[in-house]
Amino acid sequence: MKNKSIGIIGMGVMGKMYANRLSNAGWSINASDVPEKYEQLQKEYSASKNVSILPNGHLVSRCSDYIIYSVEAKFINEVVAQYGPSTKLGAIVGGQTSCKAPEIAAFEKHLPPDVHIVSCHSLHGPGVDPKGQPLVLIKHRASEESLALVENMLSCLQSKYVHLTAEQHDRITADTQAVTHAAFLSMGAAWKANNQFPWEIGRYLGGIENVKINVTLRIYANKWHVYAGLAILNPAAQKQIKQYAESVTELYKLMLGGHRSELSDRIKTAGAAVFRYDQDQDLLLEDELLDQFSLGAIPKERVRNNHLSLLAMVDCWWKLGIVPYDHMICSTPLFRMWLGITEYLFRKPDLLEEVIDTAITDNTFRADDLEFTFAARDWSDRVSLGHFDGYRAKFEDIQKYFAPRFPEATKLGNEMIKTILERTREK
Ligand SMILES: NC(=O)C1=CN([C@@H]2O[C@H](COP(=O)(O)OP(=O)(O)OC[C@H]3O[C@@H](n4cnc5c(N)ncnc54)[C@H](OP(=O)(O)O)[C@@H]3O)[C@@H](O)[C@H]2O)C=CC1
Ligand SMILES: O=C(O)C(=O)Cc1ccc(O)cc1
Repeated sequence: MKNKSIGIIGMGVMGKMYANRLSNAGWSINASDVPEKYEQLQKEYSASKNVSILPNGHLVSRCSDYIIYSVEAKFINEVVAQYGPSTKLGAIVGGQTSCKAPEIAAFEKHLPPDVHIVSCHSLHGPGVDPKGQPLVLIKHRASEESLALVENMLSCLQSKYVHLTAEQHDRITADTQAVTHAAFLSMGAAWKANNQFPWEIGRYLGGIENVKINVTLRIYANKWHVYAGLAILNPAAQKQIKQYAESVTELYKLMLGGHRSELSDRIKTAGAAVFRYDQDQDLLLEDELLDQFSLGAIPKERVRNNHLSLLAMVDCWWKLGIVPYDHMICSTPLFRMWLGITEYLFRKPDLLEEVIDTAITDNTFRADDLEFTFAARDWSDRVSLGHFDGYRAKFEDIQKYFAPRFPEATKLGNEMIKTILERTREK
């Protein structure tokens, strides 16, 4: 079987992760990136006997049996238009982009009819061990033999295959990824707007606050186009992000107006709709686990917070009829952590009461929540308008603000993800 070869077009962080792991498993890899990176890539892979760096995607396409496009989602149409017609007769083509509608449309438009299409999507970033993580496979236009060959090639990742259609993939990832990112992106925007580094402020340290900080920094340490692509190009994502912003705004108004019983009823109705399963089951995340991963010194006594971001998430799921546990088979590490901390709050009745009380009586959060509300709406507007440049400008501005802490936060975030993933189970 290993006389078959794998082509990778786009040797960024995901393309390299695939090239490294597949070549170590004995597959021969043909890879290319943009011409400016050719020499550097050749140097980088000069000692790797299974990886050939080629000058462009035409050369990769004409000699490989399974070709994976691992480029920015917003370029997928033009890159497939360029190299797709050079695909080897009878080969299989797939893509690693996070939103499948534009990718599949590009394949249908530009690939010769004899070419099979089996797409993929590893539901984790390049720094996470793929073992046991979901890997979506989409047999869009292919024989069983072609699917079996792709499964065989990718089996060295030791991920869990999830077979979906492109439409199912986009609907589920809108629920799991896009809206999760919107929440963390908004936290970062709000902290920056208030000129805060949350790890320097007592109320943002310990327990679920650690997850908020570490995940936010992890997202901002990544490339803007990953988040922009999966939000802007996925129509289902725009709807989710808009509902999240509306939930944030409406709950914030109830808090500002001091409408305790309306706020409490709404939160509890939403919680009852989302957290319906057996109450005896263990929580996804526990205190001792969460306290381990702090960027600052945890105060002796936990400081109250109204957790607007988490309340709004559950409100949003409720309004859209989403039960997040249904998506666990197709979840990313960040989604599991996000669900873990919302569950933590909603399944501790005393904590939920404290949060509602804080929301009504404690004015010290108003400024943070105001900026968080603006941020959620602004991200939603940028996504709905489909402005990649507007998205990029905001993302990179906030990225610059947090950049000095990225090395430390990434290290801590990796440890946190590793530990949490070992402990979290599927529901
Ligand atoms: N990062 C992540 O956590 C994950 C990302 N993904 C998806 O995987 C894809 C790749 O992402 P990622 O690796 O993070 O991004 P990177 O930006 O690291 O990699 C993309 C690479 O493709 C290159 N490229 C652009 N045009 C061409 C071309 N015509 N020919 C060859 N190469 C080209 C880019 O060059 P240049 O920089 O010059 O444009 C860049 O080196 C994206 O669609 C992303 O959404 C999926 C799962 C996880
Ligand atoms: O876990 C997350 O949500 C991430 O941020 C990493 C990521 C980004 C893009 C993908 O298509 C898949 C995973």
